[in-house]
Amino acid sequence: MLRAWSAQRVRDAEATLMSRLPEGELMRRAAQGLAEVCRARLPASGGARVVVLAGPGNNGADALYAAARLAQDGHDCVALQGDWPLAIGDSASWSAAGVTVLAPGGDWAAPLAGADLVIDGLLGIGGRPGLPQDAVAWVDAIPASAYVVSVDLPSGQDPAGQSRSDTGVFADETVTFAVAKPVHLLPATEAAVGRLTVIDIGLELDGEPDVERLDFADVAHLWPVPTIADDKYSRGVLGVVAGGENYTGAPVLCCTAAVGAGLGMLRYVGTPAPTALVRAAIPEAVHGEGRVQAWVVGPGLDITSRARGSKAQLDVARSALDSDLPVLVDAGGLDLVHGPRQGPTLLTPHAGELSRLLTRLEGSETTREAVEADPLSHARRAADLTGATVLLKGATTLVVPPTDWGLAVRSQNDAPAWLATAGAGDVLSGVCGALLASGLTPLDAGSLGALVHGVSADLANPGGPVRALAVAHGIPQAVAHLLTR
Ligand SMILES: NC(=O)C1=CN([C@@H]2O[C@H](COP(=O)(O)OP(=O)(O)OC[C@H]3O[C@@H](n4cnc5c(N)ncnc54)[C@H](OP(=O)(O)O)[C@@H]3O)[C@@H](O)[C@H]2O)[C@@H](O)CC1
Ligand SMILES: Nc1ncnc2c1ncn2[C@@H]1O[C@H](COP(=O)(O)OP(=O)(O)O)[C@@H](O)[C@H]1O
Ligand SMILES: [K+]
Repeated sequence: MLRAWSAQRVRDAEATLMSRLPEGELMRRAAQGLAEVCRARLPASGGARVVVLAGPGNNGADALYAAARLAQDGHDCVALQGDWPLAIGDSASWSAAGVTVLAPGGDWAAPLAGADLVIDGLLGIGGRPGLPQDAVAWVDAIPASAYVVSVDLPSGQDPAGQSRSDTGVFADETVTFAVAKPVHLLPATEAAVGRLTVIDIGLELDGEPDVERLDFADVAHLWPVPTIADDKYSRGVLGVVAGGENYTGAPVLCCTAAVGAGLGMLRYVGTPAPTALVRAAIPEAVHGEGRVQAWVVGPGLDITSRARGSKAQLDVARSALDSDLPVLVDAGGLDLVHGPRQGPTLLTPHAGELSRLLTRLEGSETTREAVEADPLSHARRAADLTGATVLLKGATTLVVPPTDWGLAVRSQNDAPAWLATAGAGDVLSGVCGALLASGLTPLDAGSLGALVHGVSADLANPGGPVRALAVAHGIPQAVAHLLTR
């Protein structure tokens, strides 16, 4: 599990450790680790051009100390200083350490154009979103051929990872210290981070982190592997209320994925057309209502439909939502959520569905664009209003429990962009529903389901396009792959 702590909690832990260490020791460790990473990306023979974007704070100092080490290897190190004093040293002292500091207003364009490696030390965890004025032009002018290493975080991005900034650095690699920070894992900022390298500086953080990411090794700990004592009922029965006369494919995708995830049994509740398709495609499914351990309500469900069978199906959807059983609510089912939930609930909207849900619950308009600009706050709002765990789908999938539970947010990024295809969400609902039926919490079911869903998309056709049905068919192999690796 990758864990991230907020800038404030890192600062607090740092203050305690620093009081026991010689002055400057933490920065020395940080700069050494940073230099080692840069060294591994540069020719050992020396002679490369390294350009430091030196900001006003300790982030800039880390970068300058690392550059001084690279200068000792024979690299040509230049630092750009803007209209601010450096946190440590001046141009004379850095020059003595082998780093040429270009004063504010100097000719920075030529050295930057020739950079092999750029060390972005503009802003770290003390940064506010956006760049210092002088640095905007530098960042624009970073040559595409240069390898960009950001110190601690890509400058300009929000350290808390909540809001997206269009003027920040996009790094090839980010070298962070002690632990990951939310900026590295959350959807608004993650794309700017590149490869993430965490350097041990002897700083430990404890307690519940702010953000977590399941990795492949976590699957074996969490996945409900059956034992010799199990039967189909003890493994979990899932009820699926999905589809209608207009949307017949969604239940096929959802149910295929759910049985593929290793359910004990699946009960399907639909209208005539999708029922015929589910009968043909998923012979394992049992039709009609019955005892279940969890429900999936909503894929392809149109609650306004007057078609044959719709009323009876809607009655089952409503009674599932009124029960104390765990429920996953997706797509059309979200229109049935009007306020706080009683039983364990996982809501699985995409950004558009979340904006509509919030608009209805709060009685004032939230746009899709607003959700996309700050996914975490909006998912959290929906979780707090409903008491449900909210899984917000996207390139990075967030799983957010209500704030007062005091749990970390999960953020999964396991899927290729090829997964952005119609029906992929229906597959996800089936996988997560199966996990709910086997007894996992909404938080574990959502994050583990998102991980397996992404891996299945990748394995279905590595490097190429995938259709949702292939992702559903690939779930059993993806689970086996993750459990036996
Ligand atoms: N904690 C640790 O464990 C360790 C931390 N270490 C390192 O320290 C770094 C944190 O250093 P830091 O506190 O000096 O903050 P940092 O981000 O360099 O600069 C803040 C300065 O920038 C300014 N400023 C901010 N936003 C701005 C904006 N948008 N536009 C313009 N200006 C802006 C801000 O101005 P002010 O807010 O005062 O107006 C202030 O002057 C951390 O990331 C890591 O690299 C390691 O060495 C050891 C272990
Ligand atoms: N750019 C992307 N990269 C990876 N996965 C994505 C991307 N965009 C969307 N996804 C995933 O694809 C699925 C789409 O779900 P959804 O929008 O509900 O589609 P549908 O309703 O058509 O099934 C979600 O699991 C989402 O996380
Ligand atoms: K930085």
